Amino acid sequence: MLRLGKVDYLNVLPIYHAFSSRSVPLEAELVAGVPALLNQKFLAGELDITPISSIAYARQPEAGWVLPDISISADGEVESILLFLNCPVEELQGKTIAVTTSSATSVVLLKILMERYFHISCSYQPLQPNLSEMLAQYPAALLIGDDALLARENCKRPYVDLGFLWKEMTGLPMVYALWVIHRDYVQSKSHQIGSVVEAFQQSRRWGMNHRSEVIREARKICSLPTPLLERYFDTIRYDLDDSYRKAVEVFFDYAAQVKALPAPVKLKVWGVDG
Ligand SMILES: C=C(O[C@@H]1C=C(C(=O)O)C=C[C@H]1O)C(=O)O
Repeated sequence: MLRLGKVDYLNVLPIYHAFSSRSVPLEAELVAGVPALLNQKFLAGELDITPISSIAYARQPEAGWVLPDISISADGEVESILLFLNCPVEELQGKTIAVTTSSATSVVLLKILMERYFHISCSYQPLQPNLSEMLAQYPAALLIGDDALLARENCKRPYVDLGFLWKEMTGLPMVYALWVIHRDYVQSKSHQIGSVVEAFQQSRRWGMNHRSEVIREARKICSLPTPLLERYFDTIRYDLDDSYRKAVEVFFDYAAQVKALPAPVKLKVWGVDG
């Protein structure tokens, strides 16, 4: 059976709720985890199709193919990729920033923004995503996903939104995660990929058309207020059209410039690039 990864955050609920409620049929064993775990499991060959951090794809593009027409993105503010601050950003020069161990893309995005937008050079210390512990030891802390949404709601600390800054700097949307198909799955089950692509298109449509059901499900998972969830699900984009594809390739170019990638990378999208 298809081993399908699922990010353990609200951001993919509008896609996966159709599968878990059986509104869109898909024979799969679901494996949920934070992005860093899915990245690792995919590269170890333990997942056939899964969302992974876009930078994790760029680090090993030979591991597989990108699923067409789907990503985890935002065009400007993203609301769940936040740098919480004990001091103004300008005072971070030469300091160490705590970064969540759950992320890969956003850690690189932070480095790009620090070097290219703020012209500040910092060190980065990976830590478990616990805001008060992070800020007790370091002047700033990066959180993503539900950790960031909950921390913003509960801790009331100053923060900057990395999606907003990326848009200020480049004018582009930011693609945080891509769904990828493992090369072993392509070799053995390529005839099944078409139906998985179709299932994801259906589930995405289902999520758009059943927004209140998705919000009800989100309320069961977390304590966030309904208006915040409504806004969040409007903010997160799942596109991977030509403009998003160009945007993620620009992100890879910057990543190479700050030495977070050995060289720039182009996407290899299933059904589009051969
Ligand atoms: C917008 C988000 O997208 C994501 C951010 C990721 C990363 O930083 O590596 C990976 C997967 C997505 O969950 C988020 O988690 O807040």
